[in-house]
Formats: sequence, C-alpha cells, structure tokens
Amino acid sequence: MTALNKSIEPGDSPDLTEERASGTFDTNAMAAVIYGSDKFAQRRREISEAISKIPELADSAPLPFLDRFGKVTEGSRKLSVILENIDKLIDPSSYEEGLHLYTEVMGMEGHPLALHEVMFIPALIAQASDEQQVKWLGRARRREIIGCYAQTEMGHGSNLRALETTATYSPETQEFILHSPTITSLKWWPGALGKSANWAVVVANLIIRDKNYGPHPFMVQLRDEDSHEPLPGITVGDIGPKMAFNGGDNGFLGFRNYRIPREYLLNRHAKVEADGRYVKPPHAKINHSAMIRVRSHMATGQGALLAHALVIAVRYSAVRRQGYLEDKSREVKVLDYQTQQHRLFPSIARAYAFIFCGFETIRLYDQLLIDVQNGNTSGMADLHALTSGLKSVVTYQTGEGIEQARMACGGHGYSMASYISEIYGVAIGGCTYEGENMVMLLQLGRYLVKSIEMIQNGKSRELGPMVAYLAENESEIDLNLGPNEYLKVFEYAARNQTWRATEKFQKLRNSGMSNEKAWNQASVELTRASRLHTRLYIMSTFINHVGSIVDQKVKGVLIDLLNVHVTYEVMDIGIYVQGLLSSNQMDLIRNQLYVSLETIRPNAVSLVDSFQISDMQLRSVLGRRDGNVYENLFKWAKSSPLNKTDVLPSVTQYLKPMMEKSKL
Ligand SMILES: CCCCCCCCCCCCC/C=C/C(=O)SCCNC(=O)CCNC(=O)[C@H](O)C(C)(C)COP(=O)(O)OP(=O)(O)OC[C@H]1O[C@@H](n2cnc3c(N)ncnc32)[C@H](O)[C@@H]1OP(=O)(O)O
Ligand SMILES: Cc1cc2nc3c(=O)[nH]c(=O)nc-3n(C[C@H](O)[C@H](O)[C@H](O)COP(=O)(O)OP(=O)(O)OC[C@H]3O[C@@H](n4cnc5c(N)ncnc54)[C@H](O)[C@@H]3O)c2cc1C
Repeated sequence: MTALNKSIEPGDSPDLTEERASGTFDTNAMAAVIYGSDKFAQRRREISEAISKIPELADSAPLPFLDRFGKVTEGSRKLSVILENIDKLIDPSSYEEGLHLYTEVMGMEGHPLALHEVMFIPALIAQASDEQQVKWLGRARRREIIGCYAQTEMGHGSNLRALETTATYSPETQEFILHSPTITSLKWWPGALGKSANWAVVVANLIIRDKNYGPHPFMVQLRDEDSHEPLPGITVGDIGPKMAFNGGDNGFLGFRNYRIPREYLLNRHAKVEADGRYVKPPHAKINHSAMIRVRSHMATGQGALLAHALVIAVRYSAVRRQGYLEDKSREVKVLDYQTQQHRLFPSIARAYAFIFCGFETIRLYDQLLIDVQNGNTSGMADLHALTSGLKSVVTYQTGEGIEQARMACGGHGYSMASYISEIYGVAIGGCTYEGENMVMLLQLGRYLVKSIEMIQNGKSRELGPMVAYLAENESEIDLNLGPNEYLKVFEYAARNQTWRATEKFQKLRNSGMSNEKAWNQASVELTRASRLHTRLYIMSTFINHVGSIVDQKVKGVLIDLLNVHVTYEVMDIGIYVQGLLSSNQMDLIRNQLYVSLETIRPNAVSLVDSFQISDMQLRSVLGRRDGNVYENLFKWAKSSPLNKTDVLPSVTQYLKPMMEKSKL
C-alpha cells in the first residue's frame, strides 16, 4: 500500500471508502504522531513498499495453515531472504527500521532472532564491559552468532533468588563451572533457545568459595559454531507447542559441569578477580537491566498489538452489515451500533494512550542507561516501580481489548482468518513474561507503601513527581469536567486506595503479625492501588502528549479520543470515586461518554488506518485495507490443506467403513 492521504484506492469496498471520506484529518500526519516523527513514519511506508517488491518475503502460505515445523521453517526461510536483501530494505544501523522490517515480514509468531534483538544484544550493551563488547557485540550485530536470554527455570521464574543453576568459580583454572543440579533447575522458556541460538546470556548463581553471591549474567556458548550441535555438557531443546508464538522455539537448557572462562561473566558492573575476589556492582539489582529495558518498551509493543486487533475489528465493522436502525431498506453497518462503539472506541483510545506512554518510558530507560554507565543508579528504583505497574496494566487491558475486538467480529472473529486469536495469544503472553503481572503490581505496591511512609514521616517534599499527589487532598470536583478534572478524579481514587491499602498493611503489622503475613493479607488491596496509580500515569501522559501536538486537525481528533478515554476510564473505576462524585455527576460523565462515542464515529476508520499496518503485517482477511472481505474469506477457506481433495483419506479409512457397517 502506498500512502495516499486517506488511503482510498480503486477497487476498495465502497463502505470503507465512505468511512475514509468522512475522516477529518490526514492519516499520514497522524502516523507521524504515532511513530514519533514524519521522517520515521515515511520510512515505514517506504520499507513496506520495498518489502512488497520482493515476493519471497511474503508468507508462502497463510500461517494458520502451517504446522509447528512449517512455522519454524518458514521463519528461518524469510529471515534468510531478509538478510540477503537487507541493504535494499533498511538502513541496517537503524534499530527502529530493523524492528519494522522484522515485524512486517516475520510477523508476531516468533522467529530465531526475536530474542537476539530484544534481549541478547541489549544485555550485552548494558552488562558487558567495553572489552567484552569488542569481543561479542560486533559478532552479535553482524549475526555471526544467534543469542538468547536464559534466566527462567522450570521451577522458578518470579523469585529470582531461588534460581538453582550455579556458576562456581574455580581459582585454579580461572573458570566458572555451570551446573544444573535438579530437574527444576533446567532453564525453561527462553525464546529462541531450543533450536536457533548458539550463544546465550545465562543467569546463574555466582558461587565463590561456597558463598552464593546471587544471580549474575554469563555469556555462554551452547552449540558448535560449525555443526550447530550442542557442545558437550549442554542439554538443549524445544519445550513444545504453546498458546501462541509457535514459530518460535522457546527452549530448555541444562548444564553438566560445563566450564567457561572467568572473562565470560558479564562484568561491566560486578567482577570476579583471578584470585576469586568479588567486586560488588554499584546497585544490587543492576543485573536486572535487560528486564527493565523490555518492560520499558512493552507499552508501545502492546499498544501496537491492540492496534492490530482494532484495525481488523473497526474496518470489518464498517463493511459488516447486520440488522436495521431507522432505515429498513438497508442493513446497517455494525459499527453504527452504540454497543459496538462502546466495545471498540475506548480500546482505540487505550492503544493511542499506551503508545504515547511508551514514548515516555523508552526515553526514561535510555536516560537511565546513560546514567548507569556513568555510575549513577539513583533512577533505577523509580523506573523499576513505574515499568512494573505499566507492563501489568497495559498487558491486561490489551488482552481485554483484543478479546472484545474478536467478539465484535462475531463468528468470523473466531476464525483464524481474522487472525485475532493469534494476536490475543501473543499479547497475553505479556501478562506473564518479564514478570508475572501480580508479582510486578506488588513491586509497585512496595514503592507506593514507601511513599506513604515518607508522607507519614513528614517527608512529603522528598516525594518524586509521580507520587506527589499522594500527599494532596481533593474532596470536591467541578461539575464542568474537562480532562484535567478527570485526572483529579483519578488522583482521588489512586490516593484513597493507596492510603487504604497501606493502612491495612500497617494495621496488620502493628497487631503483631509478621511483615510477610501482613503484606500477603493486604496484597489484593495493594494491587488495586498499583493499578489505579498506573492508570493515572497513563491518563496523564496521554493528556500531556495531546497537548504537545501541533497539527490542529490531528490534535482535534485526539482531543475527541481523549474525551472517550477519560470518561470511559472514570466510569470504569466508579466504585473508587463514590465518595467524590455524586450520582448526578456520574450520570453526566456517562452521557459525555456516549456523546464522545458519536463524535469519534466518523473518524473511527481513519484512526485505525493511521497505524499504517500493511495487509502483509496484519495477516487478516477481515482486516484487509480494501475491505473486500467476503470473496477473500471464501478464497482463504478454499486454500485450506483439508480442501486439497474432496475425499479425505480419514473418510475412506474410518468414516466410510463405519457408515457402510451401519447400513448392514
Ligand atoms: C525493543 C523491544 C520492544 C519489544 C517489546 C515487545 C516484546 C515482545 C517480545 C517478547 C519477548 C519476551 C521475552 C521474555 C523474556 C523474559 O520473560 S526474561 C525473564 C523475565 N523474568 C522476570 O521478569 C522475573 C520477575 N522477577 C523479578 O524481576 C524479580 O525477582 C522481582 C520480582 C522484581 C523481585 O526481585 P528480587 O531480586 O527477588 O527482590 P528482592 O531481593 O526481594 O528485592 C526487592 C527490592 O529490589 C528492588 N528491585 C527489584 N528489581 C529491581 C530493578 N530491576 N531495579 C531496581 N530495583 C529493583 C525492589 O524494588 C525492592 O526494593 P525495596 O522495596 O527497596 O526493598
Ligand atoms: C511467551 C513467553 C516467553 C518467555 N521468554 C522468556 C525468555 O526469553 N527468557 C526467560 O528467561 N524467561 C522467559 N519466559 C519466562 C517468564 O519470564 C516467566 O514465566 C515469568 O517471569 C513468570 O514466572 P513463573 O513462570 O515462575 O510464574 P510463577 O511465579 O510460578 O507464577 C504462578 C502464580 O504465582 C503467583 N506468584 C508468584 N510469586 C508471587 C508472589 N511473590 N506474590 C504473589 N503471587 C505470586 C503469580 O502471580 C502467578 O499467579 C517467557 C515466558 C513466556 C510465557
């Protein structure tokens, strides 16, 4: 697809053309806002155009028709075509261009380099010393080696202190001896570990003279670089099919007294001297930086997944006609039903909000990386708390939004032709990976409790800007609600819940209960506080971002979208604001929400078009840009391998004899 102002092309479904004609803004200008600059939005379009000119980059069959083996093979095949053509497609030094290329061509089902780019290289950047980077980073970037990030074990993922893999230092040989002492100590889950990676960043307990210094990252060669066979002492393989990501080879890994040189501990921050002396890192949790990085990127990543589902559901809802409103001569587009709009439009707003919020967390991570390289780790706790809450809220709400999008497509949403179930499976993986959501909400909970304790101890002025509202007081709200008043409503809810949860915890503790038990008994309330705090942050970054937009038409429609967002979010947390808002005020907000759904309606298709997700990337018959759904749905079904013959061997072998037998 080339970028036309409103993406109208000959042969498009008239229903979608009508929708695009009613849009009030330039989708290219909106794409520039979504992708951070006009230049990058333009590059994305050029890259998509360049991809479309290389037929070998297209899927050789719709992915849902491939079995696991076929998906893994297809991923490697396309990867090799990408690498043969890379200079024609992108500027290879641009991370963002590379990400777009991979996302479009490889899709979301996983591929051999997914973790290489997302965690392996970033772990080397953050945790390898300059000398180690000279040794490995260039090789990794040139893809001479394929890496992964192997931390989680069969028995433990959340509680890193209980990992069992050991790396015992031997001063005699100046080596670490990696060992997996139990079945539960097998590394389990790391993406690309099973069959693709030949190197890994392995997280193992560092043991020096019987003392355990906790989890540390080690660079470990897993396979011979010529034969790709596992090296002696290594047991490695694929963990089997998963809910989604089945083009990826999440793996298991065990070590049998496997030796690596002392220099293979990633030692930018912590070191082991030749004689076994341990040099401490500047912050106890500095080895977690690869996780903080992915969490910082997850808001945009998840926003993009939600966007995929919405492009499909909104376009389809504009071509799907079912039932009648006033005009009984023609069935109505299902997008005109208020229930359909209520199902989809708040999610469009969330997708935009997540993407804008992600800009901010990525900026904060990039700054943190520079600070840490310069020895300043003071921002780590703040970013850890923020991204812990954010990854949990965005993954959960993205899952909810995608599932609503599927249901909004009726029966065809349930078909893999919609591709929504794949998007759902991929997205909700995010509720688990990079820290299980409840566990991460409780990490933010710790931070919120500490903030309240600072206020109680008269140190309100030391609170960071994100938690300063916890020390304020709001008991009345203006009836004439605008976005900033909605923020106040959210602040009220988050503040009340945080105080309530903290006081519950403190009361239990003061009653003589152990810290841990009191924490556990307050934990549901604490997760509620974390969610409200995070939703407040998302709303506030959304408001700030819209405020900074220059193009007036784009800004206008984003203000309309913001109105959907703030009214929907406040209605959604009604139970927490009962002490602040009267039932009249709640009715007013509800009505504002319904009005804002109507206001957005003419721009709905243009808002999802603005994500500029090509048909190739979308992989959805229902979501096609041209809206020609029905003929392509039939084509898609006919291409099913089951339809290659009219009579299946299973019919001949089992059903026919059964029917014959019944006739006797
Ligand atoms: C460009 C990228 C874009 C892509 C985006 C889309 C991605 C799509 C690709 C999909 C790829 C999926 C890849 C998935 C990979 C993985 O899943 S890797 C494995 C991830 N594993 C986890 O996340 C484990 C979760 N557990 C933890 O992180 C930790 O164990 C914990 C829960 C945070 C607790 O840590 P622990 O060390 O056990 O805690 P304590 O010893 O009790 O200490 C707690 C104190 O430490 C503070 N803290 C913890 N972590 C950090 C940190 N990172 N930074 C700063 N501080 C930290 C914590 O706040 C406590 O502080 P106090 O309250 O002051 O005590
Ligand atoms: C698609 C996918 C890709 C992955 N990729 C990688 C990878 O590349 N590298 C890698 O190392 N790992 C990877 N993982 C593993 C992932 O990081 C872990 O599964 C994740 O961190 C959760 O840990 P767990 O499985 O131990 O869950 P568990 O901790 O066993 O969770 C089970 C339940 O226990 C609860 N729970 C646990 N601890 C607490 C607590 N302290 N308080 C309250 N409740 C608690 C959880 O909330 C959850 O409900 C991947 C996982 C998936 C699904």
